[in-house]
Amino acid sequence: MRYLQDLPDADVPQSPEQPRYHTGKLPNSKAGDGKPRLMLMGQRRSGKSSISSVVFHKLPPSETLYLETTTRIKKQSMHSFMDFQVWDFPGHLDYFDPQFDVDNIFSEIGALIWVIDAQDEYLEAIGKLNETILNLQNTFPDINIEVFVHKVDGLSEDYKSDTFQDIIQRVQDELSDQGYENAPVSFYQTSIYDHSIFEAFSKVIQKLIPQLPTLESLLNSLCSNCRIEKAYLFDVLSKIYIATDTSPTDIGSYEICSDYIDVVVDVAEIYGWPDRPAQDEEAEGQQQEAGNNNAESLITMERKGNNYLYMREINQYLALICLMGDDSPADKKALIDYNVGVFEEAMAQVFPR
Ligand SMILES: Nc1nc2c(ncn2[C@@H]2O[C@H](COP(=O)(O)OP(=O)(O)OP(=O)(O)O)[C@@H](O)[C@H]2O)c(=O)[nH]1
Repeated sequence: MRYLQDLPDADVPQSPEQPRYHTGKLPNSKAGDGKPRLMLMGQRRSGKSSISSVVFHKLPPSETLYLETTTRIKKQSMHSFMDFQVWDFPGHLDYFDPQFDVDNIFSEIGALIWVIDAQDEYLEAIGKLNETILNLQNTFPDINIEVFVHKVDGLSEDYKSDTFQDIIQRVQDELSDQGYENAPVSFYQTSIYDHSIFEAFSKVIQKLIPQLPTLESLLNSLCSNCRIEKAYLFDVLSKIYIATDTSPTDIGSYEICSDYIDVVVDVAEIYGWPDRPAQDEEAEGQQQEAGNNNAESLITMERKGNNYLYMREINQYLALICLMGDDSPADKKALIDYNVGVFEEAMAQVFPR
């Protein structure tokens, strides 16, 4: 049983199988600070600091050109629906040097993200990656290894997929030559110049959420009850989606939803009410709508191409966005509102805090 936020009453999905989610050690183990870590590793100039600045600090991608080389491990805490840390490692570091406390670095790990620059010579990077995987294999066999084949924006479609396949093949071949079959390694094509980096991070983070199967089945039933084509549960600040229904995902629908969040956040910044007073602080008799001081809800429905788009904030961190086809006219909104309300209640049970 794994809990992310010290939630004593968190519902753990009933499953006869052991969960697939693994973090090396319990994210909330008392040995550390309880926050799962995402470790960004890879060669120098592969793009690690750019990735963390663009995804977590909203730095415009073109400004990453001016980022300086990282000289020591940069640790940043992210406070969102799930608190986690991002550790940005300098490219030149030898993690297995005896002067490093390897146990301390890797014990609380959530995922090891290895960034490979696809526009550069990558053989050395693959060698280093495999060395790291083999080193960790004995002590921390359950670590999720996520390989970002990065900077694919500069490559032609054909070259991009050839490079991607080549990297996968080489990593797997080298590992099996060393006797390590079926290593837990996942590969993603990423670039900070499009949405692919957010999609990849979404998939990495989802593996750290023990309640994911519950969330997916809630979203599935919401979709089938309201004839929704695709539903995403987004972390609004980072624009990472923490769950979606189990129908196939395509980057296009992710892009629409992500752009839509930008619009909503921009509008909320202008017209929102950031410091709503608690209800009891309100002057007696003042007939002002105060909300619940917890989350502001926003409901919109709009035509985008052939689709309706529906968004509602579920709590201060999460928003639900649904994409619907033409056969979901706006007059069905009451039905959707009702079902989303039920979904919200279920969410409150899954994440009581
Ligand atoms: N074309 C392209 N360039 C990128 C991308 N991501 C990062 N870069 C560029 O790659 C260069 C190096 O990026 P950094 O983030 O400093 O690399 P790093 O891995 O942190 O480097 P060290 O700190 O030396 O370990 C910068 O000039 C970035 O603008 C990408 O997706 N596409």
